[in-house]
Amino acid sequence: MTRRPVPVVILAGFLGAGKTTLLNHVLSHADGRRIGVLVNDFGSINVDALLVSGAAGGTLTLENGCMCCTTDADGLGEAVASLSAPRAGLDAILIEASGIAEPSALIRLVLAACGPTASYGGLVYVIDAPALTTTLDEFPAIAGHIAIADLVVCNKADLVDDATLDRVRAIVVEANPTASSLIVTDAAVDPGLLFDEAAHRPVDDGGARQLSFDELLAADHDHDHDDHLHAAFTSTALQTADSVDPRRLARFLERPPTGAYRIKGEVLIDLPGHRDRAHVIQAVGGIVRVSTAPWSGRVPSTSLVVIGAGLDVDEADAALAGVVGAPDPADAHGILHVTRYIAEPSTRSIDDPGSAEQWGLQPGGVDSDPSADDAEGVDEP
Ligand SMILES: Nc1nc2c(ncn2[C@@H]2O[C@H](COP(=O)(O)OP(=O)(O)OP(=O)(O)O)[C@@H](O)[C@H]2O)c(=O)[nH]1
Repeated sequence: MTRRPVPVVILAGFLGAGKTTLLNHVLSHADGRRIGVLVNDFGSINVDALLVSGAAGGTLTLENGCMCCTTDADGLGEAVASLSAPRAGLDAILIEASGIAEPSALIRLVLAACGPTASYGGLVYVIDAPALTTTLDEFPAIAGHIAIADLVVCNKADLVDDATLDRVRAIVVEANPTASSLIVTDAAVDPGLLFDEAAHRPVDDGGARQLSFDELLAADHDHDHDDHLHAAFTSTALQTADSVDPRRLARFLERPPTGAYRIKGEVLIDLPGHRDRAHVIQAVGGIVRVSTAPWSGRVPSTSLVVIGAGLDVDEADAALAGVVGAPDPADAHGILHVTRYIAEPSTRSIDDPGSAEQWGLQPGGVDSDPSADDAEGVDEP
């Protein structure tokens, strides 16, 4: 029997929209499907790859910066070939793009990278619902990204009211009247929408998109990179074996350096009860979230990436260096400045969206004293 080519689905979306969250949801609800993952991050440390777990074919990382700026698809071709080879036994491949990747360039690359064992399986575009209007004001090119998606996932419904959701829906329909779209919290998307639909999606179907494959393929490969989000974005990173000081880390997250939009990574907090797990730091558009994860055989250390448009890199580097330091064991309340941001992922549906406060997501200023919080409520589970 001839083996059907393995669908390669691209997962794109602006910085911090919820791509890794979607990936992890899909992997943990794979329902017997064996899924391989390719991750391409923008910062010099591939934080997303650290945060993806459970891919059947392991998680391959595509280094050397944002994939859509790559002029040759060799690295991608090799990765797709090895994941789609019959011996890998995978049912699908998911590529998580960086938050500033140009989806049309990614589609071209994936089409070029798919040999006989793989086929392009569509573009899933994740939207940060609370941030959509401001992001579009600043980066109108995002409307063009939505326009070529096969599935638009409007995420973070828990953080917006009904009127905002209606606006988000209207923007999506205007940009892409033909794509399926979903409104979700915690990127809870049925994997069947990604893969089973992908298996039935005709590869040469230009009609399903506003921008057809022919147009994509015909587009000039030497396209003007100034149109890309990249032109506006820079990133910088801190990597050290040292611990961070929780008070200084919280201050950094709450008052990020000029131009910072996305901060992510994992840190070592060298305090009893905290050093045994990585503290995973996520800040996007001013909202801070912290979770903990096992070090999984890695040497405990600190890796933080800052990404932003108009980022003042010197200021960001100095601010990053400023968070490093041994915590004061006598400062009993210092850790609360970080653990107050720990919140369990939601199991709420969009009919019961809850509020940012209920999520513990308020980016409370450093001037407020977290030690006044209910310590049992905010400390690690
Ligand atoms: N409140 C809320 N937060 C969410 C939701 N989905 C994701 N997040 C949080 O948003 C932050 C960014 O999520 P990621 O999944 O890392 O986003 P991403 O698109 O992979 O980010 P980049 O790869 O950096 O562009 C994390 O703190 C997530 O926990 C949601 O539905 N509601």
